[in-house]
Parts: sequence; structure tokens; C-alpha cells
Amino acid sequence: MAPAHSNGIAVDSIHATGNPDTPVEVVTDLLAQALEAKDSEAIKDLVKQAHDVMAGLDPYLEAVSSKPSQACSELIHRSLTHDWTQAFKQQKTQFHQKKECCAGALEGSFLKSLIRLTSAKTVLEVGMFTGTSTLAMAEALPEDGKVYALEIEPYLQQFAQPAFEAAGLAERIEVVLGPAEESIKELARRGVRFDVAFLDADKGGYLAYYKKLMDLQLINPGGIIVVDNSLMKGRVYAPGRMADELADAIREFNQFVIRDQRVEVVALPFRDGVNIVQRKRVAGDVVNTGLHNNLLLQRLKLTNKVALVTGAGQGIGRAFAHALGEAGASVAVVDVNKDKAAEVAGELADKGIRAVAVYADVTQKADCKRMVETVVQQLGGLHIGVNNAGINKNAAAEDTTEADWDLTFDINTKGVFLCCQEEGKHMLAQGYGKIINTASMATLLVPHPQKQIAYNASKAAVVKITQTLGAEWADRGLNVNCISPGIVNTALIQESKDLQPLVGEWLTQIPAGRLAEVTDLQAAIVYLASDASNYMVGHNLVIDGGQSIW
Ligand SMILES: C[S@@+](CC[C@H](N)C(=O)[O-])C[C@H]1O[C@@H](n2cnc3c(N)ncnc32)[C@H](O)[C@@H]1O
Repeated sequence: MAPAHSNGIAVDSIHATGNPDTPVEVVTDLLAQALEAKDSEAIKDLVKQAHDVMAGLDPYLEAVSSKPSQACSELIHRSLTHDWTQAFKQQKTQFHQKKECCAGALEGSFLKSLIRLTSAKTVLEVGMFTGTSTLAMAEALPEDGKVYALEIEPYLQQFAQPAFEAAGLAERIEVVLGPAEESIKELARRGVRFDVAFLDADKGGYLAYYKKLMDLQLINPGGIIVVDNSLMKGRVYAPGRMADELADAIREFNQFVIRDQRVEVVALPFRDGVNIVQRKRVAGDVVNTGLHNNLLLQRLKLTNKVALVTGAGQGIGRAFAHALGEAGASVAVVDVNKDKAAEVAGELADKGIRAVAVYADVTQKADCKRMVETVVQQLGGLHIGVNNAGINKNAAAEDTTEADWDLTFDINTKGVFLCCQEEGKHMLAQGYGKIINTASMATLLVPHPQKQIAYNASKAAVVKITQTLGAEWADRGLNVNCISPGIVNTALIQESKDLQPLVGEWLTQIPAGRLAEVTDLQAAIVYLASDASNYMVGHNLVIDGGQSIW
């Protein structure tokens, strides 16, 4: 069904089926029939049917979409019930603001989804009004994210700010007062760049805002510009008889964007029309386009990969399991403690990560073999093996018992080797695999004042196992590397009466001035598990706050 007005933009509808297929097409069809009908009752009936389809649309969309937060609902309510005419008469606002300016709950939820979909951290809202969308977007951001909300009316900042504070999100929102074009230039001068920009201020200004965002490279790669009111009540394609500056401005804007060779745009008939504009991928060599057309961060994705992590019931292993799962892998949480493994597998499943708990004592060859078989059977393969299970029995060299020495080497060294061996057999057969062993900063220095000879020696062997396997298997599709964390602030330290008093002294040995958190190690495991590290062979990646170089 060809649109009635294309307004100079070439339109080649792929939906010219002739059969009404969407609510808009159904209504168009009903009204077309009404236009042809002679009988007034028939006309009334057709118009009523058309009315019901349209009148029910937004309420239905709201009913089947997630509800806004309490804070957003309250702010929307305040925005819709505020006396804007009175505020204008009392010269609190420069312009006669209207409650209709508030984009509302559904659009707020839409923006919230876009923020999450793009993993946005920095957002620009051009035209804040009472901040309802601002708040919704801030809710979707990580704690260190920020919405820069541009607004010309100081009164609106006073209106919105208490709601931002009550919601505990004031830190994530910076209201920038003044004409938007100036504010954009000021933010550009400050070096701020955006993952998502939402254009929703004066329509005559859209083109200038868009040009600034594009020409000054203010949108990060992969980022989007979301344009509100891109249909201007339908008047952009079905003009009324009166002069219409707003529709003219949007029409000119839409035409500029569709002709802009730098971008791709999709126009959605959502609310008053929302366009999503994104920079095109460039052509060129692999550095330009990214390897296999992947942006760098995409190369870290572990989609369709299966990982196992030993010692994943707590501490570093648990953090590794989460990191690999977040990057897209299915994860086998392996531990000698079944309950802890099940607990972590449950945490992953709650996040939507495909996970299973697997029991294995890594000192037992049969267990390591069964572990790999179980993972392959339950998760459909094995591509990433993280051999992390380990212990540390602190004792002076002269007091170290043979039993403790053997146990430490059984778990930390033989266990790592047995896991590598079983994982390696499967991976060599498939010609692909990533093995990452947990070594330690203790492979580079002698940690002190605590005494831990068995641990130090066992971990030094892990580095040599890693180097040897890395070299042996490098040309058969496998990468074997290890990570050497510094002193990590885990329950093992927090709950140890012997180790807790040493923290102060350790801090004097660490240039970073703090212990490592398990989260400090998570990006490294994803990097080593991904194809971004394909040329990394037998490497010992040290993450120790600088302790080993001091
Ligand atoms: C449609 S409302 C914004 C609605 C809001 N984004 C929402 O989602 O609820 C437009 C806002 O843009 C502001 N505005 C208009 N012209 C502006 C300009 N030149 N610079 C900054 N803000 C402007 C208005 O004061 C008004 O609050």
C-alpha cells in the first residue's frame, strides 16, 4: 500500500500487499471503505471500527509493557497535573509549556530499553521538560553513567531536581541550562561524548543539533541518535491547510537525515514518530572495519562458546564464571563443594546465563575426565577451560609438612595439569580452544611477610605448565595462557585471623595502594577467552596493582 504523500523522498514500500496487515493499514482500509460507502449507518460503523483500533493502541501498548518505576510514575503524574498556564502567567517559564510535552511512560520505557540495548554509559537529552524520560534513562544506566539533560527553562530544573534526588539518581543526571546548541558545544569542549542522544527540544533546532552531534563526532561508535516527534502528528506527510512551521522543520530534518550518506535511519510510527539514526559502518581494511566487521568490543563476545571454570564456587572463580557468562558463554561452574557450585550456577541462571553446576575434585584424573565429558554432554561442547581451583597453606619453609606440600601441589599444580590435559584432548580434536590457568603474582616475587613456600612453588609450576602447553598446542588452534593476580580481597583473606593483620603491610607494597578486587580480573579472563587474544601464547598476565614491579 503506497503512502499518500512521500514529500519528495523516494518511497518503495515492500508492504504493498493490498491486505491490511497492521493497525495503521487496518484503519486506513476501514476509512477507505467509509469514504466509498453510501449508507450513513455503514459509514458510522466503519468509522467506529477504525476509531476503536486507534483508540485502543496506546493503552494496550502500555498495558503489555513493563510499568515505569514508582519515581517515574510520580513525576509523570506531577507533570500532567501541574498548572503550566499559571506558571507561564507568573513568568516562571519563558514559554507556555504544556503537559503534552511530557513523553510519558511508554516512551520512557522505550528509551530505557535502548539504553540497555546499546550498553550506553553517556546519554544526551536535548529538551528535558520535567525530566520523566531523563529519570527513566538514568535508571537504565550503570552507576557511573550519566544523562546530560539540556533545558532552556530554569524552572523545569527546579521542578525535576527533587525527583532526581528522591530517586537517588541525582549523581547520574546533569542538567545543563541554556539554549541547547550552546550547551552541546560546551559539552563538546568538555570532551563529553554520547552513546545515545535523544532529540526532543524545539523542532526548528533539530537540524542544528544533529549537525553538531555528527560533525563534531559527539556520538561514540555504535551509538545512536533518537529523534522524537519525527511524524509531527502525521503532518509531515499529510500537511494541513494552515502554515505549519513545526511540520516543515521536521520534514526538512527527516529529508536531510535520509540523504546524509554517513548514517542509516529507521523511522518508527511509535507515539509521535521516533527515528533511530546510526552511523554507517565504514569500508576499508580490517583496521578500519574491524576484524570480520566486528567492532573491537564485539570481538570480546563469547556467544555460542562453552566455558568451564574450576573453583568457581566462590571468590575469583565465581567472578570469572560471571564474566564469561556476561560475555555470552554458557558456563559450567565446577567446584569440589557441590552446594557452592549450585549456588553460583543459580546466580548465573538468574541473569539469563546458561549454566550448570559440576562436581569435580581436580586432584583426581577420573574427575577431570568426567568433568569435561559432563560439560560437553550438558552444554554441547567445550571451548574455554579456566583452571582456577587452588589453595594456599601458609607455613614457614621449615614447618611446612609433607602433607601440606603434597596437597598444595596436588590441587594447584597437578590439578591444573590434569584439567589442561583433559580439556586439551577435547580441544585438540576440535582444533580450537582457550585455556586459562590461575597462577599468581607469587611467581614473580616472594610475597611477605606471610610464609607460603608450597604455594609459591606450585604456582611457579603453573606458569611453566602454561608456557609449555602454550607452545606445544599453539599451532593446533589452542591458546594456553595464565593470569597472575596480586593479593585479592576475597573471603579467604577477610575471614582469616592470621592474614587480616597483614593487610596494612601489604598495602605499603602495592603501588596501587589497595588490594585487588575480583572484579579487577574479570576483563582479563574475557580477553584471554576470546578471539581477541588469538596471538597470545603461554603468557602470564600479571594483574597485581604493580606489586611485582616495586
Ligand atoms: C517536548 S519537551 C521535552 C520532553 C522530554 N524530553 C520528555 O521526554 O518528557 C521540549 C523541551 O525542550 C525545551 N527547549 C525548547 N527549546 C530549547 C532550546 N533551544 N534549548 C534547550 N531546551 C529547549 C523546552 O523548554 C521543553 O522543556
